[in-house]
Amino acid sequence: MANEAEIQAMRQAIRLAARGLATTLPNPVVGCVLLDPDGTVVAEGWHEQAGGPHAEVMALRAAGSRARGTTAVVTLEPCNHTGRTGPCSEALLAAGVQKVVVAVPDPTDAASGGAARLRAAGLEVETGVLAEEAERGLEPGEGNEVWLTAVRKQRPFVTWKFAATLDGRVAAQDGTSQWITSVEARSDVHRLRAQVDTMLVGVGTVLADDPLLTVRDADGNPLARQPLRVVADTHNRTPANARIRGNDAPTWIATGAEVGTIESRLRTVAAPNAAGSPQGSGGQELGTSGAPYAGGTPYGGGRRELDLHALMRQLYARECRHVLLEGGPRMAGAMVEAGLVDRVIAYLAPSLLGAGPNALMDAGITTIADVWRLDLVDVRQVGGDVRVLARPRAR
Ligand SMILES: Nc1nc(O)c(N)c(N[C@@H]2O[C@H](COP(=O)(O)O)[C@@H](O)[C@H]2O)n1
Repeated sequence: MANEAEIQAMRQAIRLAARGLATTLPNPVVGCVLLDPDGTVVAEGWHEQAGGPHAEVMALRAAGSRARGTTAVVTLEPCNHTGRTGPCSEALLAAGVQKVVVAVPDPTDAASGGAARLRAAGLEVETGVLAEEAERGLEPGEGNEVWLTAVRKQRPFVTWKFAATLDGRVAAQDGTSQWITSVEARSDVHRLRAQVDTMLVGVGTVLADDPLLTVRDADGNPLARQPLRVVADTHNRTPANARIRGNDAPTWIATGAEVGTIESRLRTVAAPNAAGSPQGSGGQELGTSGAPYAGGTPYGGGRRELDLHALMRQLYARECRHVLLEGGPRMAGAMVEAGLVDRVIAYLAPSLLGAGPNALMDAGITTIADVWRLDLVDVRQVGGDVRVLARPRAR
C-alpha cells in the first residue's frame, strides 16, 4: 500500500508530467518525484522532449548523491530498454533508490519490464497508484491518455474538434463560417493544436475554407514546432495553390496511393431535410464531386475511398501519436463511423443559424438505438463560448 506521502508525491508527479504535453510526442508525458524515508521531497523531474532524458533521470540528476535510499514515485513504469536514451531501471539501481512507486505499467514491448527488473534486484515496487489520474490527468485532458491509447491501439489518438452554433451548424447556408466562435475560443484551439503532432481534414474543408492549419501564438506568429497536416483526398482535388500546401508546415495529401483505398457499397439515405444536408438529393446522398457517395467507414467522393484504418496505421508508423481532426462534417462522420474518434472537443457559440451544414454528417447512424453516446469530461466557458470535452463510450 502506498502511504500518504507517496500518494501526494504521485499527484505532484502527474502535475509535472503535464508540463511536457506540448513537447514530448511521440513519447509519453512522465513525471517523477524522489522522496526520502520521511516522505520529504528530495527532487523532481519530468520528461521534456523525445530524445531527451526521461523523467526519472531528470529527478536523479537533480538529487545527485541524495538519491540514495529514496523512493522514486513515477507516473509510468521505468523503461527497461536502450532507445534514444538508456534504461531508467538501471539508472534507478545505480543511484541506490530503495523503492519505486508506479502509476501505469509501460504497455510497449520494447520498453516494459522495468518493474520486474527492479523487483529482481530486490527493490520494493508498487504499481497502479493513482493509475486513473495519471492516465486521464488531474485536469481534463492533461494525463498520459493520448500516448497510452495510441500505443495500446497501435494508431494515433484522435481528437475531433469542431466549432458550431447552438443549433449545431458549422457554416451558414452560403458556406461562410468565419468566425462562429470568439477570439478566446480560437486561441484555445491553438493551444490544442500545439499539443498534437498531426492535423487531419477532408479535401472538402480545403476547398471550402482554404485553411492554413498551422499552430500560431497569440500574435498570429507560427510556432517553431508544427504538426503534420494531412488532407484526405482520394481524387487529388487539393488545388496547387491551396494554403495548406505552403511551406509553413509539413503536408501530406493522402490520395490513397500510399495508404490504399477501399471500395464501398453505395448507401442510400432517407430524403434529408434540405437545411441539414446540403448535398442531399432525392433520398440519395451525393459525394462532393456530385458522384454517388458510397457511405460507410471510408471517406471521399465516389466509390473509391481512403481506407481510414490504413491511414491511421501509416500515421502511427510515421510516429504520429495525436491526430486533431478539424473537419469537415463528412470526414468527421466517416471517422466516427470507423470508430476512430477518442475525444470530442466542441466549441459552442451562443448563436443560431437555422440553416447550413451540421458539425457531423453521415456517421452511419440511422436509428436512435444506435445513437453515439459520450461521457462529459469537462464543460467550461471560454470567452463568450462554451467548450465541451467528451469521451465516447465503448460501443
Ligand atoms: N518511465 C519513463 N519515463 C520517461 O520519462 C519516459 N520518456 C519513458 N518512455 C518510455 O521509453 C520509450 C522512449 O524511450 P527513448 O526516449 O527513445 O529513450 C517510450 O516509448 C516509453 O516506453 N518512460
